[in-house]
Amino acid sequence: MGLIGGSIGLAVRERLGADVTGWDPSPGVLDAACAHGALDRGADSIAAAVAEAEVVFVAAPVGQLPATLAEVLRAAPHDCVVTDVGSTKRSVVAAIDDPRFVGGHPLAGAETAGVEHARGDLFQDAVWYLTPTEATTGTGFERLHRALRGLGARPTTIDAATHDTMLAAVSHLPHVVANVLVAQAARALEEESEQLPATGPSFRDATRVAGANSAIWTDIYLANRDALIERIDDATRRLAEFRALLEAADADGVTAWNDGARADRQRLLEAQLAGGPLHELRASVPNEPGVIARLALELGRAGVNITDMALYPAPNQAEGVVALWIAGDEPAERALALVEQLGFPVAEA
Ligand SMILES: NC(=O)c1ccc[n+]([C@@H]2O[C@H](COP(=O)([O-])OP(=O)(O)OC[C@H]3O[C@@H](n4cnc5c(N)ncnc54)[C@H](O)[C@@H]3O)[C@@H](O)[C@H]2O)c1
Ligand SMILES: O=C(O)C(=O)C[C@]1(C(=O)O)C=C[C@@H](O)C=C1
Repeated sequence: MGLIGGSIGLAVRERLGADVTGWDPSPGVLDAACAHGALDRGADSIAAAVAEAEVVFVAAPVGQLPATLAEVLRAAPHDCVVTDVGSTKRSVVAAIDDPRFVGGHPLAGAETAGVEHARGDLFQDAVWYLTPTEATTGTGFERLHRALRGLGARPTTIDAATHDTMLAAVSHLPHVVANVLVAQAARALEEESEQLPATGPSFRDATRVAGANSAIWTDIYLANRDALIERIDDATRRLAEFRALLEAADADGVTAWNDGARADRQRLLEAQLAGGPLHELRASVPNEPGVIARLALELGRAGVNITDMALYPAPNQAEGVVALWIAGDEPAERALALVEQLGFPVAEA
């Protein structure tokens, strides 16, 4: 029930009208969470907290997730869906093989810690990664997807390894670089001969997350150390390339390097804004474990995001229809082809 657990508590109470029970091992946190409006009540054990739950969010530091999730799954009802919010996904997904579990990670947060900083609108318009596996049930996945949409988030399916590789580049390395930047500037405080640096807006923007909450970041760095080391090596190479341009006083090279960065940033921004008209696709699928996860992962791998989804089981329970809403003409066409390739009859509604 820290920053993220507290923000989920606030959001599900405010937006979904949910009744929320929480648990946290740190003294005083549950009282603070109730006072902040993030909980209806605290429980004195994990088992008591999850006994009647429909959805459980585990928002502990990454290193604590496998053991905490295992304890949750021992006590959670058989038809409950259990997820986590950890910033890295491989270690958790490898450790938990339960049909009720779907790994998750909201791409939203802050450099602060604790329920006192929690906000009910934290997840509005935020990508929320989900990492279902072959073991995940379709009904659990759909319930979680619906709840996250209700929080204003954009659930996006991805496999755990791709997630960790990408997050090393867009979250973990930026935190490392922010730490390096403040360390370099603060050196002046120790060397009396140097003038104290005045920091402008660019420095503040680039270092907002420097020294963010060690209670979670040590675990994040270590859980993703192989991918992060690769990103650090790549960043070091890029710095060396730029250093060489400077040493050679190569003005054209420096301009091209800087223009390249602007073009890269523009492409990244445009990719985030990709949208378009909504298409509803209806696929007939057998009612088997892993089918919905397979569909969602296949589309996720192809870069097609499922804006919304619904399951309609047939009366015989042996099969059903899954409705997928996809934004944009081209992504919807690709989705149709991919679902067909998986062998499921599909048509646009
Ligand atoms: N802060 C962010 O920007 C951000 C964003 C997305 C995901 N996350 C992930 O969310 C999780 C929580 O991060 P946070 O920012 O809320 O940190 P936080 O420090 O604000 O809260 C963590 C909470 O977990 C509790 N805790 C510690 N060990 C526990 C255990 N074994 N079982 C249950 N609870 C335990 C702590 O008492 C604390 O209240 C982490 O896995 C982190 O990687 C963080
Ligand atoms: O906004 C911030 O302060 C964050 O650090 C949030 C941020 C990020 O790097 O974007 C940090 C870790 C999480 O796993 C997800 C989001």
